[in-house]
Amino acid sequence: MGKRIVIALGGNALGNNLPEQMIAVKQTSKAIVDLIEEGHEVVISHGNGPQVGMIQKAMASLNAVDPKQYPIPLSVCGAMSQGYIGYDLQNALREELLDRGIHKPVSTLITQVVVDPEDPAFKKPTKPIGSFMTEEAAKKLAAEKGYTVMEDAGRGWRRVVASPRPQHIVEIETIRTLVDAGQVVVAAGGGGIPVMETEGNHLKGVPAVIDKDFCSARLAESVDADCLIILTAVEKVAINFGKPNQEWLDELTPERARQLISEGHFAPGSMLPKVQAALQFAESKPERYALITLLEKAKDGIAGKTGTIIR
Ligand SMILES: Nc1ncnc2c1ncn2[C@@H]1O[C@H](COP(=O)(O)OP(=O)(O)O)[C@@H](O)[C@H]1O
Ligand SMILES: NC(=O)OP(=O)(O)O
Repeated sequence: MGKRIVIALGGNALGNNLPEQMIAVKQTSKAIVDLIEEGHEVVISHGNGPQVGMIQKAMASLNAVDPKQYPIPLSVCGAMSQGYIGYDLQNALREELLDRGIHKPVSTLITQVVVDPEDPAFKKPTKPIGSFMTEEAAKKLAAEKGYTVMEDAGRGWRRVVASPRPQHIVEIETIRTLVDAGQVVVAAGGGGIPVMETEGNHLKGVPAVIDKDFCSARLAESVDADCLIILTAVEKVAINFGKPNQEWLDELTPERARQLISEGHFAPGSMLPKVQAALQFAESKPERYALITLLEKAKDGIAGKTGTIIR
């Protein structure tokens, strides 16, 4: 029977730049349409770390050329990243659906997510954005621009920004209406545009980037999904990752996941938020489960043939 699935797309589903994204979304759409073809309802979310960093850099350089230009806030860069990624994704999905004779409307929803202005994350930036740099280049950038920079899970240095937890998806009723109507919707891209509630009804953009895995868990709970699939660059979650005694995991109970988290098996900023998000969703109702696997293995994963299941 068809399930309602929230699919969270990682960096490898989108590539790191414009030409890479155009190619990557074609493969991504095939994996997603495989699930639609099997009768599942899907809501798609995605990351935006490289893209929001690229957009912010471009906007800052505009400002450097013409100081009269009003500086573009990071929240607006987040909105631009949703539009730009959604544009490519919805077109690739539309084409793949039509090629297989499936008539289903596809849209991207600009999605805002309320965060707590008192979230401790504002005092300690942890979310890597933009491209990788050498340590030397990163420290130079930090000194010039006042940015915080950090080594990102053994892959190089990047700028880091605040990443508050998502509290509430503002456009959730629209997302539910679209999925209930059998439509395909790309929503909460880049973890959503972080906003805070102010006096009256005004929502104010916040300079931050929400983690897309945490937001996807919140989205999956809010649309009452059966399953959250986090698609990334590894087929399974491992313990002792990258060490000679590395062991791939097929299934994790919440208790075991918590134990492995406390033992430090999952790198912060890469696998840790995925396991935490999967755990949050799997624990939200007994029948719900989360799956972490490779993009190309989504169909096998949902059939129970691969990936790491958290339930
Ligand atoms: N314990 C672990 N098991 C599997 N992969 C891990 C683990 N710890 C860190 N990783 C790394 O985390 C990566 C996924 O994180 P990341 O690349 O940030 O995700 P995203 O797909 O959302 O862009 C994997 O490709 C792998 O290199
Ligand atoms: N917003 C976000 O989590 O992006 P990445 O998955 O690209 O880091």
